[in-house]
Amino acid sequence: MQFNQWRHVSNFLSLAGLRTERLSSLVTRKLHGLSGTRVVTINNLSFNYPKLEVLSRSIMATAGDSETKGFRIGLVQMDVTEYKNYNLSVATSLIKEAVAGGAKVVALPECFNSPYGIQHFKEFAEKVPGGVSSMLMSALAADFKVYIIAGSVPELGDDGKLYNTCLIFGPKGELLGKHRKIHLFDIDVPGKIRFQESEVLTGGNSLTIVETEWCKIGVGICYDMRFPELAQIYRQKGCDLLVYPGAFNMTTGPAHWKLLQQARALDNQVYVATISPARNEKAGYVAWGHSMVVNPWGAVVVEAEEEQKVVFADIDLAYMQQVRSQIPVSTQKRTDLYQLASSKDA
Ligand SMILES: NC(=O)CC(=O)C(=O)O
Repeated sequence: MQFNQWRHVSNFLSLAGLRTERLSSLVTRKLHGLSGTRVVTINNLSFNYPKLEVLSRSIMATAGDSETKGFRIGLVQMDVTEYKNYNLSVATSLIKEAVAGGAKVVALPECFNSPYGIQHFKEFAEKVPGGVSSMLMSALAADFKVYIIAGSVPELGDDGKLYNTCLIFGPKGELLGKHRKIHLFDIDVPGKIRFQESEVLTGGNSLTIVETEWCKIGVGICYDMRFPELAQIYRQKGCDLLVYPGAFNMTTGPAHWKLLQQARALDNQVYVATISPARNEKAGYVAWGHSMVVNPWGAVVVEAEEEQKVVFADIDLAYMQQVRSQIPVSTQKRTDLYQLASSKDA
């Protein structure tokens, strides 16, 4: 990574240390008590940024832990503009807000650093990991000691191809998984919307499951959610939460966004979380918004509207087990009549 990129990362992190206006009063008081900086070294490069450990600890105390069989997820529905640095600073600020609200897992939208549109992907593409957005997410995960499911960014692969890629970081800032959107969004609804990701992007070739101390999480990006087999395989492989950063639009959003999540959640008796960019009516592609979490019963636990907002849900694994034992479809499958198999390991 270039020195300039590190300077950017450092600047964003400083911003995280200074912006307190959105935080709860408890956390704000803690922040005011902070002083000094610490040196962080990632990949043999060092930079300074404000100490945030006190903030992290105070939040840890109020959030769920592994003994309570659950944790809080924060969905960052953010405004995405044509300015990458601005997008990264908004993401930084809202991740901090999510942590302040007790989230142990924070998830961002599809294309959080870039406008969603095939004309933008090349310009905004970066190495993943290695680019400024990945490094920033890793540093924030480490500092706040949370998992970050970093929506997606346009990735410039080592093969020179472009991908739509989500990175998942653990609480030490370690890279846990990298999901390249498997199913490219190629649709044509006459008079409404035509979108052909495959004109510039290449599809990924792997499933992505990451392990946390609470449960396994299966990751897909947006259009991936339309393919029930992927969700079923994730469930077969032990996932309890499926996370889909996504950017549905004003045609497919009202028609399918919630329905698909409820279907994936109910069929598989898992939690499903989706994270959209906030709606911007002036953008070339207008995102639907409505980031949400659906529970294993198929009920919506939380749903944002269209504007920028962090929303939270408690992932209750004991409740999930109750649903599974009350309606035990997973043990009632007629595998003598049908079976679903993945052709590749996650
Ligand atoms: N943007 C997508 O990948 C998918 C989408 O908008 C849809 O399926 O509808």
